Amino acid sequence: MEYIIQSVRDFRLTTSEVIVYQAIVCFVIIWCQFKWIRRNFESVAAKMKGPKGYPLIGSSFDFIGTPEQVMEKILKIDDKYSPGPIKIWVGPYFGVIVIKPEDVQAVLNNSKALQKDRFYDFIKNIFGEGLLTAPVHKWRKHRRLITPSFNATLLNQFFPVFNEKNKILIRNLKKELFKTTPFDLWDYIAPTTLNLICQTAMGYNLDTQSEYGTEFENAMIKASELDSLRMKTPWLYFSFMFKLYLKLKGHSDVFNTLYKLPLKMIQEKKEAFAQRKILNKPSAVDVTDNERNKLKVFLDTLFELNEAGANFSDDDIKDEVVTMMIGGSETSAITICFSLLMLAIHPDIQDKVYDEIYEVFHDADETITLEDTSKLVYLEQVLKETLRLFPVLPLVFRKLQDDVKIASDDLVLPKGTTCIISILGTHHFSESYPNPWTFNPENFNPENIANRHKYSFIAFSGGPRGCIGSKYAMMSMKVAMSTFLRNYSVHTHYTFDDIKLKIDLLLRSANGYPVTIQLRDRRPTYTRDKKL
Ligand code: HEM
Repeated sequence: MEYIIQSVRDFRLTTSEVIVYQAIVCFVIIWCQFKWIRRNFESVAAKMKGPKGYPLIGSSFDFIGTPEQVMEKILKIDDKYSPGPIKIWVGPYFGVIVIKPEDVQAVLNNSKALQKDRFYDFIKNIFGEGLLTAPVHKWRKHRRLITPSFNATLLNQFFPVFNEKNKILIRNLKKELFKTTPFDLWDYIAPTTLNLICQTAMGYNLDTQSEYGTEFENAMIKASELDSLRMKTPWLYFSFMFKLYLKLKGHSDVFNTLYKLPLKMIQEKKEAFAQRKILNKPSAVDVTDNERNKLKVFLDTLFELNEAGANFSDDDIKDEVVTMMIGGSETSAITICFSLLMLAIHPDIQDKVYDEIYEVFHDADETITLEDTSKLVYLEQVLKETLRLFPVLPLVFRKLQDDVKIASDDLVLPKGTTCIISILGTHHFSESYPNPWTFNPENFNPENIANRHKYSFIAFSGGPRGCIGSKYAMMSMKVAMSTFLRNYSVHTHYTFDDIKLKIDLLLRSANGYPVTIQLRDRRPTYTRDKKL
């Protein structure tokens, strides 16, 4: 006994030993706290399958690589664990990928799943706090005020602009006629959709200012690449590291350049709005030189709401304008390019689309009306099938503000979970679409739609925070596609398997949209063999 007491008395630790033991104790405390905080997540995770996650970094290593490699990895995970739900550790955070339409419906319609996940903070240097990224309290107020700008009656007024801008597209495309070398559709379609949204939503005519448009588009693509790189690279999560990276790589100006055009548009509209107020004139937009249509545009509505006390700050207005410009142009441009490429790869389907267009317009060059677009049923099937195969936004991230029950296994996803709705996975779920990687517009004929779950097609997301511009998008894309196909037939040497996908913030074709065009033979295809 005495020996033990003596040993305790003699027990001495060196300074370095004290430091080591203290570090171990600290580590154990932090580890226990970490495990305690995650206990709800870990117990749910134990019931699910998913890629291996390492402490703190989770599955981050799975998403390192070029945009093409990242896309391949996403597809592999969806494929391996479909139909989920799939657990995934996003860094130290618990994430669940949902794929099954029933699960998607349960999440998108839950009022506790409206908050965007922390990953959207990384794109606030582009979108600020516009509708897409806004926290729920701000989003509710703005969405309620902005939604009327997208009602069907107002959309109807945009048709003269849709027609006008697409006629310019047709004129521009003439220089590609009779060429055998393919060109990239993107070079023509992207400026058109940007021009459309600038005119219809902001009342701003880009035709005479195309250099601003080009600068904006280039900055937008670069900014998307940089933000998506940041999302995948944990050391760039810190603002100072990201700023340093931009500086070292010479990209410091990208975000300022991106804002040049929106700020210029806002300034000009603000002055015009003030001027109109003095003269007491209603808002109006030039559609053509000869024709003046009274057209209520989104940006005017924001100024008017402000007059009525809505309190949009200058930053709020800038954020909403940038959100509409990018949300409304890039998405439609990518979809139109993919759709035309699909028709070039599938000439029989192109013929069917053209025959429908002929039924509606015959060979006249009349302008297209809202009523006409409702008759282009097969064209709509083609657009939806393209969006199914290539959903522009393949993943949507929500942060659960409370426990949310999903349909699969009656699982309850705990508050704080990052819920990843895999639009891509849902669209390639073989129970909904038996040959998920085949282009088949019949997937969207009325009978097949009726036999499928409503949430098996979610290209525009769904629920209260779904896309505000889905009707606008479908109408404007129908006008673009039908105007294009009335004038040109589209061809390619590409096959479906040649298409490589990549993802920055949006899903795109990694090798562009290479096609050639020919003047359209305006006769319906079923009469062409006969002598007319
Ligand atoms: C093919 C075209 C389009 C597709 C596939 C598409 C898809 C989507 C998707 C999936 C979302 C949900 C994003 C998320 O939850 O993170 C969304 C939101 C949004 N979209 Fe679209 N979109 C398209 C066209 C448009 C157009 C033309 C506009 C505007 C004119 C627009 C404006 C918006 C806005 C403002 C939001 C945020 C809505 C909110 O959070 O309340 N989109 N879109």
